[in-house]
Amino acid sequence: MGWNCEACSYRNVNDTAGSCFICETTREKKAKAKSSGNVAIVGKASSNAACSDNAKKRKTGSQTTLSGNLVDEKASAAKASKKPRAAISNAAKMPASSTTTKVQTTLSLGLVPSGYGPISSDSYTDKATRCRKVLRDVFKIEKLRNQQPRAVECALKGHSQIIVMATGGGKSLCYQLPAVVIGGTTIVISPLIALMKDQVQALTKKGISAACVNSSNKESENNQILSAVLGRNLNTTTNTKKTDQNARKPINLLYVTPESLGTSRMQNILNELHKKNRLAGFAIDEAHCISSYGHDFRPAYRKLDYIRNQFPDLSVMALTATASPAVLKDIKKNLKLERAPCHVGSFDRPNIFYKVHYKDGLDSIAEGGSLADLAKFVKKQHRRAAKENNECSGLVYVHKKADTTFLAKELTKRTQLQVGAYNGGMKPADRTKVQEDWLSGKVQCCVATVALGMGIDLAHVRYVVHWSIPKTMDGFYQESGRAGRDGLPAISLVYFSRDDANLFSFLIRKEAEKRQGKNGGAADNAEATQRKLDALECVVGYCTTASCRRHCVLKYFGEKDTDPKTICQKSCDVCQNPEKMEKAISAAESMRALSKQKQMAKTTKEKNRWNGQWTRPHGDGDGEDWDGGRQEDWEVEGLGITGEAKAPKSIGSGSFVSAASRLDSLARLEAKEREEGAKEEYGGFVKFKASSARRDRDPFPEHIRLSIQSAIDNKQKSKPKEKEQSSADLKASAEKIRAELAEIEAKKAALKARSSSVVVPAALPPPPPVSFKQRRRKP
Ligand SMILES: Nc1ncnc2c1ncn2[C@@H]1O[C@H](COP(=O)(O)OP(=O)(O)OP(=O)(O)O)[C@@H](O)[C@H]1O
Repeated sequence: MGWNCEACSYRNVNDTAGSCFICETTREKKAKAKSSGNVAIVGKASSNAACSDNAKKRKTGSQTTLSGNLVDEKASAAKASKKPRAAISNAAKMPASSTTTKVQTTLSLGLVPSGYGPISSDSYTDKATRCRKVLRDVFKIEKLRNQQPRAVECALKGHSQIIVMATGGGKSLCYQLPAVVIGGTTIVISPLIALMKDQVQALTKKGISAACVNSSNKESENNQILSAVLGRNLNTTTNTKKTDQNARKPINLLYVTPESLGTSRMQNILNELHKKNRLAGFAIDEAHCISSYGHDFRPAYRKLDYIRNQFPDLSVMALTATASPAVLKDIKKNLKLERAPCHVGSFDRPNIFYKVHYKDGLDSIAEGGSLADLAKFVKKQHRRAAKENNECSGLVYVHKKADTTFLAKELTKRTQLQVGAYNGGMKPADRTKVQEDWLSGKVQCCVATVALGMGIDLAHVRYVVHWSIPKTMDGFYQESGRAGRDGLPAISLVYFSRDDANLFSFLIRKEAEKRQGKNGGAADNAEATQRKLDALECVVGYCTTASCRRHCVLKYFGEKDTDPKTICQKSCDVCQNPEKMEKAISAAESMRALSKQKQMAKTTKEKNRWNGQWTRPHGDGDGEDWDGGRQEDWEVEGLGITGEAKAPKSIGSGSFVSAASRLDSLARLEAKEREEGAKEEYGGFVKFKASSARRDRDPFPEHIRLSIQSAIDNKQKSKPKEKEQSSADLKASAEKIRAELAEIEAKKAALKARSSSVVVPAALPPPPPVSFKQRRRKP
């Protein structure tokens, strides 16, 4: 056990003598510098050999490629010669250590430079050669994809850049691979602790030394990590032995939150590292958090311009999957990266099938409503995956914390699958358990709030459901992007309800009102509110427009030139069957109009009742059986966000026929569709045969709509609901009644028999009447 010094190739094994760690000191038995071109040679001792080697290559004009691209070797060589990296002079002299065997293995391959070593001053050609080897031997990946080759090339040359790649595209590798090849310590700024931990775990498994400093660690743990980064003991506690042991681990990638990067302690550490020429650069993951136009704006991200000001000579890599043109502009401006190369890949996720189901329609037409539809969908995905022998996990996003537990219970009951609930309000231990169970496959489906999302990298998520609409397209793309990361087909399904949209719009305005009261800034506030409302409107548009969903997503992210016909290839519900979806949307709108009528009537009735303005005799039961919708709906309606609830005008009883016939025809169509066994690949909505009402035309004229509510009332009043019984049930209850009658008859007969056998004694004659006068006379 011990540490290889990357500079002199000496193996530091249990050696307390004043010798190489790392690297200055001379040794008696100095190992020969490794001369193989395949082996990483980093640092002072090796740099001469490497340099002469490189010089030779330069003379012969050799060029190298990372993925078939010609590389500007001259430029990088010139840069290297202009700025030779000094070898580490003040490396901490630390005793030998023990560490994990995996790290040892990777180190001994000579691929991963020690975090204590200085940053590689090799030529680009050498770095690129080593890069290919690291990719294959450490990351076990054969080929770079998407924007990766360009991004890695740029990073190896030490240039700052912005990388915008689709969810699951492989952004992490863009900074991890160069970090390993270049050596020193790369600082990765990441927004979520869970995400950092996942990444650190994955890197450690590969034998790469990584760690994260965050508030969930104990102070001593953070100290040990930072000691390891600096190569000197930062701990003030007396337990130095243990500390020293931990501090020996060299750290190649250090994950920090933007908040912790802002502390003066961390800034001092960065300055010290930089002075020692061991600070390789910065990677800002989920860079869209910088922009208030983005869906996950985080104020601490705004302060990252500090990096650019403090370390202008170091490269910065900003990475995100969800950068609309506005967000991208904001990132560039904030990080002063206007002139940096920007590698933007396509946002398209061709293996994700996009579809929308309409809650309003489902709740009115389908048996069991939208909840039953969801259960059916979930069950179907798992059944299909089992048939195809594929692994399958699913995610269902909800907005309210309480909904996670409710929906998880319902789905467990209805699907007999293991369904977990995850939300930010749970205890950290419970949350971790659910997440781990879901990642390990113990839990097949997880109902979660957006607290579970960004950066979750589970390969076989086959479906992502949004039970209520997402509030922004960026959020939608980020969350639905958890699906199909293994490249196999996956589904994104959104359950749309106009009420959800109205509720969110109401909440946005309400929040704006609150902010207004607190800190004036009226113009900013109004602008931010309008932006949020616009973002919501984009999602509503995605759901309610019968045009290619994939094209809608891509257009939002600025890919305007895509042709829906060629890009989608029928991989969204609209492109698969446009006519059907048009009708589904219009039917959902109609059904909602109907249920609004019910609600309005009830609202009016409630108002009238409380005003003491009874329009009908008390307790006539009219409309009492309407559920009145959810609490939120009432709030929204009451505050007039979606328009004042107006009292219905007189409702003609003749409208009953038209309303009932519409409902019946919808039900008939659905039944017919079921009968025909229209088995679609991705399920779907009812196949309506009704006349093709245009989307923009309201299929219910105002007078009919107003009369429908009364018609439904009358129907319900005239036909009290009876529970349908099967013939077997009826037979059983008849038998029971017969048996009871026989029993009663038997009892009656027994009583009769007993009464005839009993001799009733003759009644005693009544006593003679007593005169009150006589009684008084008695002494
Ligand atoms: N070139 C590649 N070849 C094969 N697999 C790759 C390649 N690059 C990355 N991957 C794998 O793809 C998966 C997704 O990568 P990663 O987590 O970096 O995506 P991401 O772009 O950060 O996604 P998100 O923004 O959604 O978090 C990982 O499991 C990773 O190992």
